[in-house]
Amino acid sequence: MATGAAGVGKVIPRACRRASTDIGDSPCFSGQGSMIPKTGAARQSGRRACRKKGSVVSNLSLPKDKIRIVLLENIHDTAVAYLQSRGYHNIERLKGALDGDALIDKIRDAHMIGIRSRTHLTREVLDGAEKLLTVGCFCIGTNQVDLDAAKEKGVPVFNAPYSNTRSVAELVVAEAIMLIRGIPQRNWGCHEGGWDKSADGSHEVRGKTLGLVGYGHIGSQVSVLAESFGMSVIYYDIVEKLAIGNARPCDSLTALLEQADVVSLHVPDTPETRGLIGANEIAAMKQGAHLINASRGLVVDIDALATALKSEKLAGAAIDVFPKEPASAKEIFESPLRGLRNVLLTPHVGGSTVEAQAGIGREVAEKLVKYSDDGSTLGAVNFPEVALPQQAKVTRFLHIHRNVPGVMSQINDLFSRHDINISGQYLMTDPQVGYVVVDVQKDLKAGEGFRKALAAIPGTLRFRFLN
Ligand SMILES: NC(=O)c1ccc[n+]([C@@H]2O[C@H](COP(=O)([O-])OP(=O)(O)OC[C@H]3O[C@@H](n4cnc5c(N)ncnc54)[C@H](O)[C@@H]3O)[C@@H](O)[C@H]2O)c1
Ligand SMILES: O=C(O)[C@H](O)COP(=O)(O)O
Repeated sequence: MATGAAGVGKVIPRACRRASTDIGDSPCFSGQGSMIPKTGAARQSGRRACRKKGSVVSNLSLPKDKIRIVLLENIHDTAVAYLQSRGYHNIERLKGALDGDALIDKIRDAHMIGIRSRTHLTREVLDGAEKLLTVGCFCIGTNQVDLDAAKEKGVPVFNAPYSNTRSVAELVVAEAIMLIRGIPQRNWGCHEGGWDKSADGSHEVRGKTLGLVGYGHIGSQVSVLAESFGMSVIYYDIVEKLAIGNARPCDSLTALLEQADVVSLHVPDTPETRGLIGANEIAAMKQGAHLINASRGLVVDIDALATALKSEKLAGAAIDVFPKEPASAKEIFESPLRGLRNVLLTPHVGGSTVEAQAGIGREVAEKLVKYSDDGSTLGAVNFPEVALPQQAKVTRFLHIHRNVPGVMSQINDLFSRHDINISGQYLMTDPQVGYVVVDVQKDLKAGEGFRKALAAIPGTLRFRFLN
């Protein structure tokens, strides 16, 4: 079975279309809102499920005001403004995150969901959202979403990979300076009426070594800013990265930990990074070094960190992310780091600046609208990426299917048997899912019966069309 694809957004030549089994097996298309969601059982029996829900296919594309959008976690006004400017007015906004049944109830009828880092879209939660078309993470991290479950349901997930990078980088450099200068302790002292006007334990960052674990967007930005303060930057990444400025790569995490005066973490939350910094890694760090974590809470063993700070193995830490974070301002924040004088604690605000949030709101809203309006999955984090021209003067069929042998040939065969001329076809697959978009000149033959047949092809996960 081929899993390859025509290049992103490329028109597949007609000859290839006719021989589509050679291209890959399961591309799908859908049009605005006219979807056929499937349950687990339905996935195993595509044909039966599609037929059962066939009446949905006969609906015309959903008008935009029927597309229900739920935005959680205080997503910025720019998102709403953009959605509205593109005709999407059926928007519900919530200030906080939801979980459990409250979340399932809230998104049961939603076609689009917008979240940040605190809303967990598990498989179970996604199973309850039968009408779901797409998810927008208005942040960088996407570990809060079961991306595989979303893909299996034919739901692309989008995020904002850069919009808060600079905000995090600025905070980290500021924290490095504060820690090396011993400011957290002096701040506490003054608040208590003390006056510790000594240079003890207070240093310049100039000439100190900053060790960056993860040299991606944020790590490399921190590198640039830290060098401008005269710091010497080293980094460790599992992928070979271009060193910026005078930064130097380390061969191993241990090598980095042994040299750095400040270690700052900039890795995603993955099975490999969970517990990346535990008691052994802290033991490998220099006596009196500092740790900064603005990545994800589970990357650091927080109890081991608390022990190291109390024993003064580490001189200080700045922590923005925690293994367990309150879902809203109403919950009490609990952590073994509370009350430690040499620690800067912030409530996961690395990316929370007005500039970043405004940029993210617009960026992710644009991706959601593009997917809804045209079917483009460019920038999706869990899905074959298909870049598409604007849908105009054509009927566009969007078919998402399991990548199993025969789906593409059945799709193309159907167009051929109905004598419908294809004016453009766009296909991208990954090992699990295929996404194919077919444009045809407006054609009466591509009516309800045809759409039902497309949706009934075994392996179909979602189907919609844009008229
Ligand atoms: N505190 C906040 O508010 C905030 C804001 C934005 C992002 N973040 C977090 O920061 C993380 C990093 O963001 P980014 O934009 O730089 O991501 P990125 O994907 O650009 O960079 C991550 C880097 O980590 C590397 N990496 C992965 N596993 C590794 C490992 N085991 N050891 C060493 N390196 C490893 C990757 O190769 C990559 O270069 C995000 O995943 C997100 O969780 C937090
Ligand atoms: O992943 C991110 O971008 C950060 O962790 C920020 O998350 P937030 O939007 O919940 O502040």
